[in-house]
Amino acid sequence: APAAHHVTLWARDAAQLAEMRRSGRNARYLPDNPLPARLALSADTLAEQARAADLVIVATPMAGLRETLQQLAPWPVPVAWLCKGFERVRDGADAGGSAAFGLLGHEIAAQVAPQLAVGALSGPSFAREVAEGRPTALVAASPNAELRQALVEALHGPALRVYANDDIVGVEVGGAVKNVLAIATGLCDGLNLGLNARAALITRGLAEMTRLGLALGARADTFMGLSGLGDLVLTATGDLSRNRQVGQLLAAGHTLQQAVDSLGHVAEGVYSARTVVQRARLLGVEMPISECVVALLDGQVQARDAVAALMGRGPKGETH
Ligand SMILES: NC(=O)c1ccc[n+]([C@@H]2O[C@H](COP(=O)([O-])OP(=O)(O)OC[C@H]3O[C@@H](n4cnc5c(N)ncnc54)[C@H](O)[C@@H]3O)[C@@H](O)[C@H]2O)c1
Ligand SMILES: O=P(O)(O)OC[C@H](O)CO
Repeated sequence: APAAHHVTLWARDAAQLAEMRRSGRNARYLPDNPLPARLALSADTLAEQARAADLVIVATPMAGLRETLQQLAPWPVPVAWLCKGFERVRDGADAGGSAAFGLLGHEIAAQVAPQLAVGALSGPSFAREVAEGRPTALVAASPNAELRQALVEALHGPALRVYANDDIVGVEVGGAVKNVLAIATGLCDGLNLGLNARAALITRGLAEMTRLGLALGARADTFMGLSGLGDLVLTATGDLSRNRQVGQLLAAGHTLQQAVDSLGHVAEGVYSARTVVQRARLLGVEMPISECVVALLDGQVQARDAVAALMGRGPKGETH
């Protein structure tokens, strides 16, 4: 069993925290799972938490990672994040400049907290199932061996296997692109195109995810692992996925805004899709499924036309 750590849950919303303390639950996000009795809850400043901690795990969406890392930067504490995606392109970003496209977590960390030991904890893991103690396997990715080991020692246990991987580029590309592909499979299933079509999307999606990863410096075998194939299969087929739900809602005729509003939780693929395509184009990488998702999210094509565009592509060899 993992060691009995002292764990403090920090939240920026003091009212939400007070409610969690009162009810012993997180009614908004995991209403059916009582919080562990040993869990401390704190709304003190993040700096105060960082000063006292041996390890910080950040569970904000990608949109909050930069700001959170900036607050943690002065403290010599190792940090891992759970968020999966590319940072949304910032308004006013200078085309051609380094801020012209959204970044992965480790690229953000290199900009705002280069002295910290950082990593990503990723892999197929619906939060609800983890909270229920159902068997789950994760990957702890970092170029820093001590941090990988710290994450394994802190979290590996009877219900949670944690594998270490030094390929943080591959692990982060896998976590980001699978969300975009899950929108595509949600759409495919929402249109009732069949199981053959879904399997084709997953397989060809894995191919385009791997192409982007390799162009960004990842290793191919990472995409056969938990953060590649593993998380793609889970998110593309599991009905708990918010990204998959966005695709299903679009197929049912909802607008993107209606789909996003009805979730009440972040669907990172909606924000990452444009960056995925933008970075792929800059690198000369073909990502036709992601391109279709972007055209759909931007309202340039209707759901059925997106499918027709994919099926209408010319024949290709399966491998390059
Ligand atoms: N939910 C899952 O099953 C799951 C599993 C693995 C990874 N993830 C990833 O974790 C990230 C968060 O997902 P989620 O499901 O918790 O999203 P969510 O939308 O359900 O909740 C996000 C929480 O982060 C808070 N938040 C937003 N910006 C913040 C900031 N700057 N500082 C502090 N808190 C902030 C919000 O108030 C909210 O409480 C996403 O990148 C997601 O891809 C989610
Ligand atoms: O609900 P989603 O689509 O954000 O997926 C959650 C996790 O990333 C699955 O591993």
